[in-house]
Parts: sequence; C-alpha cells; structure tokens
Amino acid sequence: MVRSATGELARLNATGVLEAADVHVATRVSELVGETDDLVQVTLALVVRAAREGSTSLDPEHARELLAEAAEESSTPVEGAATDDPVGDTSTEQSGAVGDTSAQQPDAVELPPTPEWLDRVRGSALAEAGVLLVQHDLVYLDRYHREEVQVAEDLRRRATTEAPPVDEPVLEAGLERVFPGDGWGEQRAAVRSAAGRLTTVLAGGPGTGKTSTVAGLLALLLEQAESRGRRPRIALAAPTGKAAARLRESVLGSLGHMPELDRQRLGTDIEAVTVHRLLGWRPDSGNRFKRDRGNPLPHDIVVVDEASMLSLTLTARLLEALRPTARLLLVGDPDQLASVEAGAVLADLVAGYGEDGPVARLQTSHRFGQEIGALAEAVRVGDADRVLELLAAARPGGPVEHVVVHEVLEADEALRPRLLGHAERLRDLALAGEHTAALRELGEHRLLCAHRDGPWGVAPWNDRVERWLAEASEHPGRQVVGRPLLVTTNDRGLGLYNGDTGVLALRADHRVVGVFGEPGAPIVHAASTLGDVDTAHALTIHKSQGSQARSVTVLLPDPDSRLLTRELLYTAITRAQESVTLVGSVEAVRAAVTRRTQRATGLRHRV
Ligand SMILES: Nc1ncnc2c1ncn2[C@@H]1O[C@H](COP(=O)(O)OP(=O)(O)OP(=O)(O)O)[C@@H](O)[C@H]1O
Repeated sequence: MVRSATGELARLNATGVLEAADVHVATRVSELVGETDDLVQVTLALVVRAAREGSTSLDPEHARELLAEAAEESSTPVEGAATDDPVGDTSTEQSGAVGDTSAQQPDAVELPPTPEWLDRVRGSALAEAGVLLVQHDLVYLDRYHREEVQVAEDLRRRATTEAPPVDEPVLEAGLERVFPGDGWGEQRAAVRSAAGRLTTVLAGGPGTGKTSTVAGLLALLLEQAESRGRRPRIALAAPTGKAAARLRESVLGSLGHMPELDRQRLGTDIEAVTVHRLLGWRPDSGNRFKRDRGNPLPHDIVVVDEASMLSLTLTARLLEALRPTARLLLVGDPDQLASVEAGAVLADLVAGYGEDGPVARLQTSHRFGQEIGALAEAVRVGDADRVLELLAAARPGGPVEHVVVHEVLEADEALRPRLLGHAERLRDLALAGEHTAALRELGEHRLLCAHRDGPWGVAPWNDRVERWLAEASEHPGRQVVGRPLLVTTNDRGLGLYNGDTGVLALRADHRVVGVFGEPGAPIVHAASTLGDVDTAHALTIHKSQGSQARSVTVLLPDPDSRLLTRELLYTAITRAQESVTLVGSVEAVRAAVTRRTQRATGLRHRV
C-alpha cells in the first residue's frame, strides 16, 4: 500500500487493482512531467500494471472490465477492510468502479467513453513528454511501442531480402533422403518453405516433430552450402538454460533417424545456449547486449527453440543483432503459456501472418495417444463442451481421467494413494542409491498446480506429500533422501538450470547427493554444493513448461482463479506422455477452457 497516494490511485491501490509499484511509477513520472489529470495518471498506472501482467499495451476495454470486476469484488463488505485503506474512504459503497459517479463516490474519476479517454491521453502532458502513446486504440509505454515497431520493421525488411539461392533438385533429393515416405510429409513441406526464406516460424504442438524438422533443415542447408564452399555458422538457442540444454540433446537425438552422411554434415559438436548468452551480457545494461546492429552476430543460421517464451524485448534485441542475410528459425508452440515478461511474440506472429508468409505448421503429434491428443486439441480450440464430453467418456485408469472434486479434502483422499505410492517408490530407490532408476521414477509422474500458494497450490501439496510420507514411515520426521527437487537458478558450473528437476539420493559412501539429468546420464552433485532448490512433489504449470512426465495429475483451482486459463490448461495437459488426470470441478474445467490469457499486444496487427 502506498501511504502517500491520493485520489483514484489510492482507491485502486486499496482495492488491489494496482500494486504499490504501479502507483509509485504513475505518481513519480506524473510529478516529473507535470501531469495533473487524474484520469491520465490512472491510465499510466494501469499501463504499468498491464506490462507487469505481460501486455505490451493497455486495452481500454480490458481495463474497463477489470475495474468493473474489482468493484464487484470489493462491494462485498470485508471485516477490517477500512483499516487497509490509506485514505480512509474504502467503505462498501465507495470502493466502486472508476466510472461510478454516484453520490457516494465524490472523488472517483469518471471513465469517459473510450474515444474521449484516448483523446485525453493523446493530449496529456505524459503523451507530450513521450511517456505514453496511443495507437490502434491501445495505450503504450513508449518503450514497448518502439520495440513492437522495430520487430515488425525488421521482419518486413527481412521478408523483402532474398534468401541464399536453393538448388531445388538437390533439396528435393535431400528431403526424400532425410524425411522419406508419407509419414514425414509435414516435415518435408516445412523444410521446403523454410529453405526459401530468411525468416521461418515453425509452429507445432508437443511431439509434432519440430526438432526433427530443425535437424533435417540444418543438414539440408549444410548440403546446399557445400557447393558454395563455405560452411554456414549455426547458432542454436532458447530463452531458458534448461530449454537450451534440452534442444542440444533433442537435435542430437533426431540425428539418429538420418542417413550417415547427413549426420556427419551436422556433426556432434553442436552447442546450444540461452538467447541472452548468444547476444552477450553487458554489465552496464539489463536489456541491451554486446551484439546489436553495429556488432551483429557472426552466424548465418540462428535457431531459437521454445520461442513461445520469447518476450517482446528479447525478440527486438535478437532481430537487431542478426546480420541482414542471416536465416532465423523461431520454433515453438504458440498455444502454450507466453513469456513471463511482456509480449506474446510467437502467438502474435502466427496469428498476424495467418496462413501466408513465413509460418510453417506441424499438426500431427507423434508423442501421445489419440485421447490426450483429442483433449489437448479441444482445449486448444476452446471447445468446452467437447472437453467435458471427452472427460465424461473417460475411464478411470485410462489415458485421460477426470476426478471430480469441489473441496481440497476430497482431492486429498482421492490422490493420496497415487501421490504417496510415487513418493515412496522414489524414496526407496533414492535410499538404495539407484540413481538411474530414481530419475526414471521421477519421470513417471508429475503433480501440477496453477498456483504456488493457496489450497490448490504447490506449497500445501508439497507439505501434504511430505506429511503422508512421514506418517507412512517407520522413522518419524520429515525425510530428506527421496525428496524431489526443482532447481530455481541457473548454475552453468554444475550444469543445472532453472526449471531442472532431480532428487536427493544416497551415494555408495552414504553421502546425500542431488541427482539430476536424464536417467541414462545422471548428473550427481554433493547436496552441500547445490544452490537454490525447492521441494518438488508438486510443480507449478509455469515451471513445468518444456518438460514431460509419463503421467501427469493437474490440480485445478476454483473457477474464479484468474490464473486458470486455456493456455495454462493446454500447457498442463501437453506435459503428459501417456496419461493425464484433471482434478477439480466441472465448472473449473469450463472456466479454464473459456478464459483466455488476456495480453494486449499490437504485434499481430503490425506484421
Ligand atoms: N513424421 C514423423 N513420423 C514418425 N515419427 C515422428 C515424426 N516426426 C517426429 N517423430 C517422432 O516423434 C517424437 C517427437 O519428435 P520431435 O522431438 O521432433 O518433436 P517436437 O515437436 O520437437 O517435440 P517437443 O514437444 O519435445 O518440442 C520423436 O521421437 C520423433 O522421432
């Protein structure tokens, strides 16, 4: 709470719509530029809030809905609410919407109709000073506007620059060799399209063969370059360290399908790094890099995997760091959760370009069975009735299951056998020092939550499983060995990345070690050397992005949770390889499928 805040900023702070940071920025910047219009100050605070939630701009219509919702929530009297109010006026009647000009709200800002609202922002001191900008009926902070325009312009320039020539007969022969037969038609089409362009967006759900396509494309581009006598320089990158490490492994894995000659072309000394590392950190700046237009990357081909996690800012920096004739391949699933920071670049590019242009889509999943595929697809397209129909038809123990519960206690009872069974098997293998088998067991099951805290969150479910383990054990007290771990910072020295999972286990000398990585090649470190790790009997869906488990159990929070969105549910379901269980009410499922992540971004209209 900002004690010094007054007027509408204070009111929205009190209702929880604005956080202290939003209010501070709006107040301070308004003071600096002499902005006195309450409505414009509130608009700035809402734009800052929108950016915090992932939008590159403020959609006035979204803002109106948000304020109306907040007003509705705060119209229920809460004991002691008035004591939280910095200006002492949060009575039930007075905490209404900004637009409510009833007698009880003497100092409420009147929200005018949108065209008038936008005109007031356009004519404001904040706009004059270049802080706020209105375009396409969205209100932007100058920085995000500049970045969106730059990304669109760079992409346009690249689209009109000719790609290196392709020897068609050699390409066609290569495609038949690398992707033979009917089953690989989608991959052939994607590579054909990508070979002729400088920029390609390779979009596809889990297991649709994106990595196989990348490996095939690289091998064939290397073959094309042979006649020119210069081997192109290739960079493989991903937004997170974990995704980068996984990209390297999966590209190498995909080589297994290829003829020997193509495997040799690609070689095994491939390195994948984070996009930040590729661009080169600069000690003096958080969002500027060593590589930029004046000092571009030396690479001829840049591949970015898990591109759904690319923020607008990082995309802008990446595009300006590419040589004008370098190829760029953005690979990812546009239906998954977007970046933590502002922007929804991949989804915007796919929506903005539509069926034309640089988007190559892979549709067929080769990873999971029909049932999970059908469920994921129904969620993806937002067909709640179909989702509920598929769930109603599902059999217990089948690939898709719905455990209908309304209360946490019911979930507790329903899930105890499966969660405790998994935790006990993991503990027994960890105690026996069976590192490979323990990692395999870790990949058998994953419990996913939308929230960190609250009754359906990671924290209480971690506690619950630990308590069950203690109760079921001959040794009282919490047990360390067998505890699943989530790495929460990158540590290149240890080869561990934010989002990696592992388990505490015994070593032959009875010391406790952390075991991470793939079952076939465990990475083992003394427990005392581990940096930041959390207990991971349960994980948030956000943290689970980019990983899979054989079976996945998803806890759905109450239907009114704002986190419960279509993208979140789709991401959760597609973590499952063989079976997925949704735990929650029918209303929660419907709410999840129906609610979209509302990110106001303008990139899709610009490309
Ligand atoms: N056209 C195909 N026919 C048969 N199997 C395929 C085909 N495409 C991919 N596969 C297989 O499906 C699995 C997943 O492929 P791949 O890893 O390339 O997909 P992906 O889209 O990159 O997956 P991820 O969700 O991990 O990003 C691999 O075992 C691969 O060999």
